[in-house]
Amino acid sequence: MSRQQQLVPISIADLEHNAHITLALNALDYYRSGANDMQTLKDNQDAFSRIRLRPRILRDVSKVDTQTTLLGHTVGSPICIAPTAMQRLANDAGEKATARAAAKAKKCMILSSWSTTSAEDTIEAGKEVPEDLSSPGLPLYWFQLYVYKDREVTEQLIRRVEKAGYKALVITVDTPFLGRRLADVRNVFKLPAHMNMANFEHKDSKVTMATILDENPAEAQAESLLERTAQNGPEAAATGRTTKVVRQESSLAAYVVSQIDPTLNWKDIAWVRSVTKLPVVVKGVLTAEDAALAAEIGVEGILVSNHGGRQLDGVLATIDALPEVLDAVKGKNVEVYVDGGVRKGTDVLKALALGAKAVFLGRPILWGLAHDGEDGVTLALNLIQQEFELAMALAGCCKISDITRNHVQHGTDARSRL
Ligand SMILES: Cc1cc2nc3c(=O)[nH]c(=O)nc-3n(C[C@H](O)[C@H](O)[C@H](O)COP(=O)(O)O)c2cc1C
Ligand SMILES: CC(C)CC(=O)C(=O)O
Repeated sequence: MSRQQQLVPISIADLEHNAHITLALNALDYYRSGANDMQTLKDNQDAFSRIRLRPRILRDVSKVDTQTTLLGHTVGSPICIAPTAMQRLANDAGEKATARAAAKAKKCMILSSWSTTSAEDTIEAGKEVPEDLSSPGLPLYWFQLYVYKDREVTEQLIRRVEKAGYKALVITVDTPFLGRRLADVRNVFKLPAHMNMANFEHKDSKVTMATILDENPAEAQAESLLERTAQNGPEAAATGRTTKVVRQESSLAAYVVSQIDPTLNWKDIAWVRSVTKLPVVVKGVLTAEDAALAAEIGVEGILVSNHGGRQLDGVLATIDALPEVLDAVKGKNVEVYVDGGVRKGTDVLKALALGAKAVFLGRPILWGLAHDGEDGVTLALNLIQQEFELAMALAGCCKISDITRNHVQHGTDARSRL
């Protein structure tokens, strides 16, 4: 059996392939896993393939413009960056690298509450990138909020991100408990000792990270596939670690139990709205019923998400849930976005054709980071951006408002118009 080769990446799939070879198993498994049987994780991507495109022809597509607005801010494209925790596991520059790549591409980035770089340092890194005046639009930073049991901790975090310049709060509502990701349990997931949840690093912070910090770094960091292959031959590399299943629950799940408030309900969303002037987006809506409640409470945005298949396994693929959410808020002043399984330019086109205002990418950004830090994230963003521009042109669309529901249908039956 030959050792797996890294590819010169020309697609998100290539970046993922490379990350599978280079990342340490502890990080790779944390990033790639879904919950339980990972049905929903798979379906997020499969569902895009079930949707077919209906291109229009002869429309002068010599110039394609992807500019759009998100909650009143102009950005270069509807392709955005979803919040993913602990980015320094992929590359030491972590969230700073992502913020700089977002700035260069004039894209929207959502920073995770559980970043390994503080909210202030992350946005500063983005602001250091010289402004590109050649086209309109600016980078945009939003902050993803986990509501802590301790509301004082939550409110302090809100004050900090308001001051730092984040333009919206994205409240994650699908994680009262952490989904069961088997690989993290097997690997006894730990955050290496030189990293931390940087938004809570102050010594007087009431947030304890004891469950996830690695007290024995030499042991817990399983090697990358490359290292495992070199040491043990391809068979050992394929099987990975086989020893030490010592816990039934991952350290991350234990952390969530200790800190995150499982009593979270609609009143808390109203509470967050009452303590900030920032617009609020709820992340994790999958049904028309909840979309209607969110609109009633007055949130500014809904992110249709199943957390990348990492929470409740067996839920609908997000692109399948999107139409009912859109229908439920029709005529209301709410922007609707989607994440989950977006890997190609045609996926972006399909999501926008169904009515999403923007799409967010989770894992592709991590694969880019793992490949080459800031340049790797830039590459990931550019690859999908170029694919999207080509898909728009081939479908006869010059600008975002040209993309309509008539550009998609379900499956191959011409009567299955969406
Ligand atoms: C490694 C990883 C960490 C994540 N961390 C967070 C997080 O801290 N907060 C959050 O709201 N969502 C988090 N998510 C979910 C993403 O925001 C997003 O919903 C999902 O990754 C989109 O699916 P995709 O990875 O297929 O693009 C995480 C996802 C991954 C893969
Ligand atoms: C540590 C986790 C709660 C962050 C997260 O949302 C995830 O891993 O999916």
